Amino acid sequence: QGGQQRWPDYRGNELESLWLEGSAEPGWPTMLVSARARFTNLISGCRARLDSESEGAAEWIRAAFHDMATHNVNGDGLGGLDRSLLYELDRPENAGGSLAQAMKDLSVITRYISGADIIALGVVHSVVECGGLLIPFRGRRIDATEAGPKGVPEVTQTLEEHTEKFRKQGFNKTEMIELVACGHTLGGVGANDFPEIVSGDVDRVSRPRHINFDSTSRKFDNAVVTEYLKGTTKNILVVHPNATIVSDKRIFESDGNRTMETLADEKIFQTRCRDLFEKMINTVPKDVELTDVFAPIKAKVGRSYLTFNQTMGLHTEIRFLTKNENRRVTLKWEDRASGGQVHSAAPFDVSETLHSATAKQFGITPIHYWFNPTIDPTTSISRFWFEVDEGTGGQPDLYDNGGAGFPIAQDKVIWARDLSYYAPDRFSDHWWSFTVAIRNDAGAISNVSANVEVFIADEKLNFVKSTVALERDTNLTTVAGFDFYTFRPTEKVNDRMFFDVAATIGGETVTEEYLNNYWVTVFNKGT
Ligand code: HEM
Repeated sequence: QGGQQRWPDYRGNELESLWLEGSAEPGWPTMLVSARARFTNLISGCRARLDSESEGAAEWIRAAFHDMATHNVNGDGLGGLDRSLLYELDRPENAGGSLAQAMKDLSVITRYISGADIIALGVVHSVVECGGLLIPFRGRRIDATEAGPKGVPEVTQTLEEHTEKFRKQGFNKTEMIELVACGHTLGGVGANDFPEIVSGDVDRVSRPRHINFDSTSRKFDNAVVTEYLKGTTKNILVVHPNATIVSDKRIFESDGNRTMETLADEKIFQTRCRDLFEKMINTVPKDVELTDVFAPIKAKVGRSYLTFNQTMGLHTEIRFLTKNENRRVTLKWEDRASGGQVHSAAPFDVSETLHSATAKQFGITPIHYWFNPTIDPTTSISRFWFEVDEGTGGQPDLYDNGGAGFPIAQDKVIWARDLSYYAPDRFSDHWWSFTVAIRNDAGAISNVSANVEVFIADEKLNFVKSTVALERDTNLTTVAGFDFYTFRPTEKVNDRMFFDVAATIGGETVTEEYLNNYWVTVFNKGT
């Protein structure tokens, strides 16, 4: 990634935003994009879940460990952080409902972002939200499509079994102690998931009992180590009266407490946890090639596409990393038809990304400038760029994709975003309607169809793909040489979906790619 934007690179761009801002589509001021898309809200400030005493951050770190734990360094190199946990939840080694919940939280996948990358990001965000160091992040993990081998350690196993399991995952004896201490600084053991370890409390059915590993369970710190060394620990995996269950004790004291004594230095604890968690999230199947370490992109142009309502429009945005009251951002674009005439527009909205612990680590505040200018459909648009005056008196900066401008590949198939709508109504499973405008003066129009990917939020936590034909929408009369076509997804859409639209126009196939229901702004039409 290297702090440079590649264009268009949906995968790299979305992942950078998810890493830096906690959302692949940060900031767009519509209802759908708010809480659900910003998955880091769930762990903001290392908070506990509303319905239990457990923290999302702890559950996410545990989920990452359980997902990674199937790696086998000297077998076929398979397993590792690959989201195979999704298919392994019914194994005893993955006991408890909290891993299933974590997998739900960590499923903000898009067409281009894998669930495994999000699980890795879950660790990065959890540690910084809870006060630890920023773990360097690399992307491009690949999701498994089925269960992997077994490999997660269980409390009742012996030290030798544990040592062997960690060795297979790629961690030596010292690293095993460190990784367990780092993992067990947040959260604890719950009566819900492990009734054989923590007895339930009938008075607290709605908030089941949870015994934390240390007295600062919502802080990523070394209290788990110091309390163990002082003998004041309440860590149930150290002090449980049943000697088979005290797996943390067996591991912590396995080298005569040497490693634990080293970790009693908070600085060392933090750097070792950062390094070992980095190793954990980068333990991937051997064919996966990770990217370079991410750095914030200085000026980043977001998803850009033409829109059509009564006329043509351009949806685009540019993000900077610092606030500057004096900054003036101007969108410029060039005619397609009249050979180079330039137009300009000011942003209609400016939005900051608040509460990103990752951005805070860099001392930056991502800030988005949003544009949706009207474009004359007769002269249209070929490319756009941004001029930015920081108010310092010098020449404005130019963000123009290395001189070429950001190209508009085609202007014949355009999403009529503001004619598309969401209409929750109890009589219909298909609440969404999508309309597309197609230029009718470039030849006969046929084969108008959409590739649709609907995210199934309940059990599957993956996309279901289908192809749908679009019908000419005769309720909408032709505007400025554009006819309207409409489709409704065949799957029930109660979460995100992505789609491409293709049409044959005058014998040529024209495609508009990667549109998204987040951006639909019209609700309740026709109910
Ligand atoms: C021998 C190795 C390990 C054993 C036997 C073990 C066992 C357990 C058990 C029984 C729980 C309680 C889970 C619940 O109540 O839902 C737990 C929680 C947890 N474990 Fe481990 N663990 C081990 C290693 C690790 C490692 C290496 C990590 C991370 C790097 C980790 C991270 C966590 C976290 C964060 C929690 C708290 C979850 C919560 O509060 O919801 N564990 N562990």
